[in-house]
Amino acid sequence: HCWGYGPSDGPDKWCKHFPIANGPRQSPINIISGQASYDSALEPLKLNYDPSNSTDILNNGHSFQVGFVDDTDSSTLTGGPITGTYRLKQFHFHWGASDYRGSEHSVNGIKFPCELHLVHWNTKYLSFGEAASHPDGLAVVGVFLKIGAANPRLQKVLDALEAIKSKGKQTTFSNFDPKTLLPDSLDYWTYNGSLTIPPLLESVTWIVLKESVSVSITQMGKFRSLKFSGDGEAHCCMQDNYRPTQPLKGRKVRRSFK
Ligand SMILES: NS(=O)(=O)c1nc2c(F)c(F)c(F)c(F)c2s1
Ligand SMILES: [Zn+2]
Repeated sequence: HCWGYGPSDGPDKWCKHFPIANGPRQSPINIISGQASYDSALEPLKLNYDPSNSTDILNNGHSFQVGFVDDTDSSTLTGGPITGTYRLKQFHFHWGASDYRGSEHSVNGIKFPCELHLVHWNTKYLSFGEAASHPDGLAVVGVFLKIGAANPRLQKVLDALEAIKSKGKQTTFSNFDPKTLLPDSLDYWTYNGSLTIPPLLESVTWIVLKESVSVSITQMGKFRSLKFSGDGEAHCCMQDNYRPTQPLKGRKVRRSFK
């Protein structure tokens, strides 16, 4: 199924091929901080990443992602709201055409210009694909990027974008520690949700960090210099690749911090 973020194939049309788009635990959501209840049983997040596990960076036609080898427990997420061990599979971003939109989650109605997703899968299942079809199969850590000083931690990723401008382009990307992209505080909100791109599977424990990291206007320009389109196709800037917020449908959002 060909889907995208345009007027004819965008988020409002996804329900045609993926009826779960109107399901009971869809993502992203607007996080209303005053309605998130503190849960003292929530453990601190434990992120242990091995930089040697990073392999490649790929323009997949709807974002770009940095892939990790996930055949051992060398880059894992434990603690937090989850039980067991989840392995890092990839990280990617969503961003806007303007600095006033681009994130998928919002906080009290505020959108950020960009949002980072670190995608992990539950090792009680045999693979990412298998895990993605179970309600406790995936855990995605979301980090907001806020306009400010240039973020030196982003530079290696942004410099690699030159080589993957159009859909399907891929290049090696080694020795990168995604932990360097995280803010100082690992305080988080958490709720049960879904993938935010088709197939929109309702298998994600979302862990959205309260603290944002900085990105400069110039660095945002680098994200927007990517193309949705492949070589030889009409140029279509990769921007506004975010899904609007979805109804909470009675779900509870918990917070790890007082
Ligand atoms: N934006 S997201 O929810 O983190 C997210 N969605 C998807 C998805 F739909 C996929 F098919 C997939 F292979 C992924 F790795 C992700 S990762
Ligand atoms: Zn995402």
